[in-house]
Amino acid sequence: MADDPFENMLAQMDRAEEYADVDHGVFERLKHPERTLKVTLPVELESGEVEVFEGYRCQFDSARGPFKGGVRFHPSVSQREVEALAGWMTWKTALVDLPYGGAKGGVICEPKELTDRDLERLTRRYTEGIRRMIGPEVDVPAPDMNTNPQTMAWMMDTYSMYEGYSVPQVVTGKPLEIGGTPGRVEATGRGVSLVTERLFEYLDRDLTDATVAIQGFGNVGSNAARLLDESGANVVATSDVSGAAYDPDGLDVAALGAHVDAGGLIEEYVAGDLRGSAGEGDSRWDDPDAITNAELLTLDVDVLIPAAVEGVITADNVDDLRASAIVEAANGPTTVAADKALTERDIQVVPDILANAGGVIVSYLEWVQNAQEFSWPLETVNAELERRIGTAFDETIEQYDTEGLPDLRTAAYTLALERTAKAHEYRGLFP
Ligand SMILES: NC(=O)c1ccc[n+]([C@@H]2O[C@H](COP(=O)([O-])OP(=O)(O)OC[C@H]3O[C@@H](n4cnc5c(N)ncnc54)[C@H](O)[C@@H]3O)[C@@H](O)[C@H]2O)c1
Repeated sequence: MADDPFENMLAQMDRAEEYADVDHGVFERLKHPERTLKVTLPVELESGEVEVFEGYRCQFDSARGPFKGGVRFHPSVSQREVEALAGWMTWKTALVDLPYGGAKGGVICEPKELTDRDLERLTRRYTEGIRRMIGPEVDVPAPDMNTNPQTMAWMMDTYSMYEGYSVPQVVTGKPLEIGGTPGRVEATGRGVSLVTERLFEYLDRDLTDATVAIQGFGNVGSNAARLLDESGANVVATSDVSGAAYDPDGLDVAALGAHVDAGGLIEEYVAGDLRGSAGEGDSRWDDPDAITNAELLTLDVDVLIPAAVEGVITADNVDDLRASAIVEAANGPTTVAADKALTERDIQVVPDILANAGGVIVSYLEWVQNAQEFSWPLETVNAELERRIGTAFDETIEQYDTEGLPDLRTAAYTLALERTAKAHEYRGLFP
């Protein structure tokens, strides 16, 4: 990763301070996480070996409500990264006006090297480690990179075992059978697709046949690809850790999705080694070229969607970028230096705290349903997601246009910082 993500987040705040109506003292307070817990996690692996993992939970700010944020399993997890991600969650929940603060968790591990049993043990041990600081009204984890509904089920079960009764509201992103909501799995990708459509409307451009490159074909990237494909856009490139697939005529998103769902890598797809429903004997209509992740970022496309890790658009590659718009599905994909260069080049960037907010919006809807002990149909969830992310998009655009701000990120940050600062001012300083 190019830059320290926490420094990156602070620099984004500093860029917005000039325009935000926030008392400087409160602003300084907002730069510090409330607390971060570091936990040591010894786990006996299926191989019989004991491995000691390290995990974190950062609770950044709770002025607007309970802490909320995902849990990431990845080798690059660090305390600074978790704290940056918890800060971004705080600005995101404020921007989309959810009654939450921001948090994030992470465990340093390489999930590909762990068996399902190992992952279950690690998840349960991590949940035990942070159990005293989470809870339905305190801090509500959710999935992030390399964690999924099964991970949330293990977290919910571990927490519930200690409480002595079932506590579904302690996490969101659960399987439907234990209190999950329809629409959560694809919510972030759906939000990315919705804001891309809104951006094109705002720019008075046609999304039909617009070319799209998506870095990362996991939960967020694959769902965004499918939904953008359905709305007529032309997804020409996507990638995973193994490399990228590029077809200027458009990828067969459904065949690629089936291949990846069946456990296949993109480099195998490009090589023609299909799996899943698009397996041997099946066909696909594209014949993509193999390109690198770095090449994907500099393709001449209408929209670039980074949907993998942070810090991929940097001072080193920003001058080579040829996309005319960027929708940040990943958290923190653009460094501050690169961001300034994009603003100077008039390339519209929909910032992460808006573009990927669909996940936390539907997590909130899941939490509300759990509290009501009631469940909503998919149509209700999707309509509420569209209404909420659409409102946040319109408010960001209005702020950008009426306040004459340099870019959409500054507009989004001024709104989020002002809302969080107001909550602090009303609540006052304890004691
Ligand atoms: N899942 C959510 O609901 C959610 C919500 C908001 C934001 N996000 C953010 O979206 C991003 C992706 O999350 P996800 O849930 O889709 O994760 P995921 O684990 O499902 O998928 C990640 C994808 O990125 C690829 N990848 C990983 N490291 C890479 C690298 N160094 N270079 C290129 N590709 C790489 C993986 O192969 C995979 O295709 C993260 O930044 C996450 O914080 C996720």
